[in-house]
Amino acid sequence: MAPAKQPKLIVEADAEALALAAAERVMARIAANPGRIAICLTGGSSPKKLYQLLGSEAWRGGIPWDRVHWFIGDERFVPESDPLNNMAVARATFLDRHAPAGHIHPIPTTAENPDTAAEDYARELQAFYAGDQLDPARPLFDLVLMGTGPDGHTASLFPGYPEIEETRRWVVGVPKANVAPFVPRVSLTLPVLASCREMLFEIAGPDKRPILTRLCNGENLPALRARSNGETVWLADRAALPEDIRGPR
Ligand SMILES: O=C1O[C@H](COP(=O)(O)O)[C@@H](O)[C@H](O)[C@H]1O
Repeated sequence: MAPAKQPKLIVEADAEALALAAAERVMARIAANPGRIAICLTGGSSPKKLYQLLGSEAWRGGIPWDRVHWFIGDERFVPESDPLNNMAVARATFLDRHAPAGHIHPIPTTAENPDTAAEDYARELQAFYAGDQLDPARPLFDLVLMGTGPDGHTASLFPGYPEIEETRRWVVGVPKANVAPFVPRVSLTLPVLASCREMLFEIAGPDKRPILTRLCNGENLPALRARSNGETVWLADRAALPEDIRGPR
C-alpha cells in the first residue's frame, strides 16, 4: 500500500471562518458522491460550530439527507442522555431534526461494556460496508471529521495506549481515558478511520496551540498518526498556530 500522504495545513482567520471552511468541505465531499454517502463525525467541543451550521437554514437545504449516513469516530461510554455523549451532541445540534432515524449510527452505550459496544459497532460498520476487509480502492467513509485533545489523542486513541497499535479490530473499547472526561471510551481504530476519501481535523483557539506546535514538530502522537488513505487536512485558526508559523501580531 502507498504511504499515507502528509497532512495539508489550511489556516483560517478565526473559529467562525474555520467552521465555514469545514462546512464547505463537507458539502464538497457530499457533492462528489452521487450515491450513498458516509460521514464519520467526531466529538468534543471542536465540531460544535460546524454542526450548528449544517443544521442552519443556509446549509441544511444543500444536504441530500436521504443519501447521507452519519457515524461517529469515538464515544464516551455514558448514556445518550448524558451531555458527555458525543453522538447525542450531534443529534441534538442538527441530526435529529433533519436526518432519517435509520441514517444515524450511534455507538451503543447501552451495551454491557465498552468491548461489547465495540464489537456491536464493528458489526454495524461491516454490514454497511458489506465486508469485513477494507479495500483501499473502496473507502468506508467519504469524510472523517477529527479533533485533537491536549495530549495529542484523536478519536479516543490516546498516546502510549495499546489501542493506538490495533490493526485487526475495527473498533475497540478503551477502559480508561488519558484526559478528562475520565470515562471509558469506544473508538474506531486507525486503519478504519483511514478508510476515507478525506480526514478533516478542526483545530481552533489558543488552547490548542501547544498541541498543534507538538504535531507540527512531528511528535509521533495519535493525531499525527491518524491519516486518511486519501487526503488529510488540518484546518486550524490563527489562534491555534505555533508562534513560528503565525508570525508577529
Ligand atoms: O474526548 C474527546 O476529545 C477529542 C478532542 O475534543 P475537543 O473538545 O478538544 O475538541 C475529540 O476529538 C473526541 O471525539 C472526544 O471524544
